[in-house]
Amino acid sequence: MKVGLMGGTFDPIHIGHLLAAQSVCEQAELDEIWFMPVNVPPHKEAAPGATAQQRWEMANLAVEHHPKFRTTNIELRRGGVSYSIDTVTLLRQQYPGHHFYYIIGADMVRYLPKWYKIDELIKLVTFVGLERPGFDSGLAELPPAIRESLLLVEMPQIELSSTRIRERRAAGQPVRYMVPDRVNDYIEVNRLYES
Ligand SMILES: Nc1ncnc2c1ncn2[C@@H]1O[C@H](COP(=O)(O)OP(=O)(O)OP(=O)(O)O)[C@@H](O)[C@H]1O
Ligand SMILES: O=C(O)c1ccc[n+]([C@@H]2O[C@H](COP(=O)([O-])O)[C@@H](O)[C@H]2O)c1
Repeated sequence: MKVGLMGGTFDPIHIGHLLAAQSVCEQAELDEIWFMPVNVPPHKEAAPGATAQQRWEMANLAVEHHPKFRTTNIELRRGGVSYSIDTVTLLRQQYPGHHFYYIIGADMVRYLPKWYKIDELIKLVTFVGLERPGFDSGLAELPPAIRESLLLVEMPQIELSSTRIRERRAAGQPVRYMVPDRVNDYIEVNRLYES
């Protein structure tokens, strides 16, 4: 079984994440994509937003009708900082027959050398980088071992981030169509990201 891991803060999950996952699923011919909300992200400040439970519930609402999309709370359950090497090591023990693909956005590719124990990690997963046409994702500067283990996939560009969604909510602007309908309803009912 070929499984794509889509890790992220998902605060909230949005259509950029879903379209990225769909593009990878098709082009890399994966069987499933597992959306995996982080507990504490390793390399970025946690923004004041939804709780871990709310991020988890929104991720579940976003994938519920897709035949190949799943969620895993492996990082939320483990607690602490969510280093990918720890997660992937555990997943490989639990699912010895699976091959894991770790999906990262175009903006993340250049930072791969800074990931914790990256030399070990590239032996355990295939990284899939989303290409952004006309955007220098820093491929040329990557160490050869990382560059050679990276699969590149194209996707229709969606200029959207969770930060942008939180900002719009704080300014009283709608986020409908930037997130799946059920996630939009959840955000409104729980009054998330209001100033
Ligand atoms: N619009 C997008 N198109 C493609 N990939 C994306 C997009 N937004 C985020 N990603 C990728 O999805 C993964 C998870 O991202 P994350 O949850 O941090 O979302 P984000 O929108 O970048 O959040 P924030 O604005 O809070 O930093 C990362 O690999 C990121 O590069
Ligand atoms: O393990 C690491 O060193 C590492 C460094 C940066 C990011 N990651 C993972 O990459 C995913 C996307 O990260 P982020 O910061 O965009 O939410 C998330 O699942 C992180 O745990 C992992």
